[in-house]
Amino acid sequence: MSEKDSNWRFADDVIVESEVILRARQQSLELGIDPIPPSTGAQAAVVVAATAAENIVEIGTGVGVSGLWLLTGSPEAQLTSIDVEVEHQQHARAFFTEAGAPSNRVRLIPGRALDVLPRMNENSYDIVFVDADPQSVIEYVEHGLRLVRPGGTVLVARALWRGRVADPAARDEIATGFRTLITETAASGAVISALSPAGDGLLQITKLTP
Ligand SMILES: C[S@@+](CC[C@H](N)C(=O)[O-])C[C@H]1O[C@@H](n2cnc3c(N)ncnc32)[C@H](O)[C@@H]1O
Repeated sequence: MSEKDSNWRFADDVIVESEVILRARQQSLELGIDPIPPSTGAQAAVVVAATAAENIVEIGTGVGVSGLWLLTGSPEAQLTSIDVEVEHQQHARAFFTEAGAPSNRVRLIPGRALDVLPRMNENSYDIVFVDADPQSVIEYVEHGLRLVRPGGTVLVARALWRGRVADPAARDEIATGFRTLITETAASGAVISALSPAGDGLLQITKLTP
């Protein structure tokens, strides 16, 4: 194993997940859903805690692993989570309840994210976490930047997409989309961004201007 691979493995292995997150992770894998790795979850929770986030949007509920991590950073926050699969959200609801997050603080919206997001209020959220279908990631970030307040942050999971984003020979739609997103946000004066290689990459984009 290379030095970098062992660093990556250590960054995931060193994190101790709660019993509920471990069970949600197991359930995700049984349903064929890929949950965010522990290092991504912990990093997202730190951003949530550092910004004292009160209102969070998640695109891609899955069975709740990422939502549980987001609420770890700010247990009193309001989480609004969107997923096209009702069955995923039913499992997620059970895990949120088990974790002590009441239903009035976790709003699960079933539907295609691109149908739901335009109906949400701009400048109203502290964090938008993106982890749904990667083909639409640029549109999700555009919506996310509209929804967060100035100083709010859009977090994009899997931004290194299975190692393909860093491979200049990879020209598929998903790799190209993430690459474009990373370079354009780095060059934009309207945001400040950083790409963490933890997990499969976490792109953090903080909105500077209204
Ligand atoms: C990788 S999984 C999310 C995993 C979750 N974030 C976690 O860490 O546990 C992606 C999720 O996005 C949902 N999804 C896919 N396309 C979507 C769409 N167009 N709108 C909303 N959700 C979508 C899938 O049903 C799936 O639950």
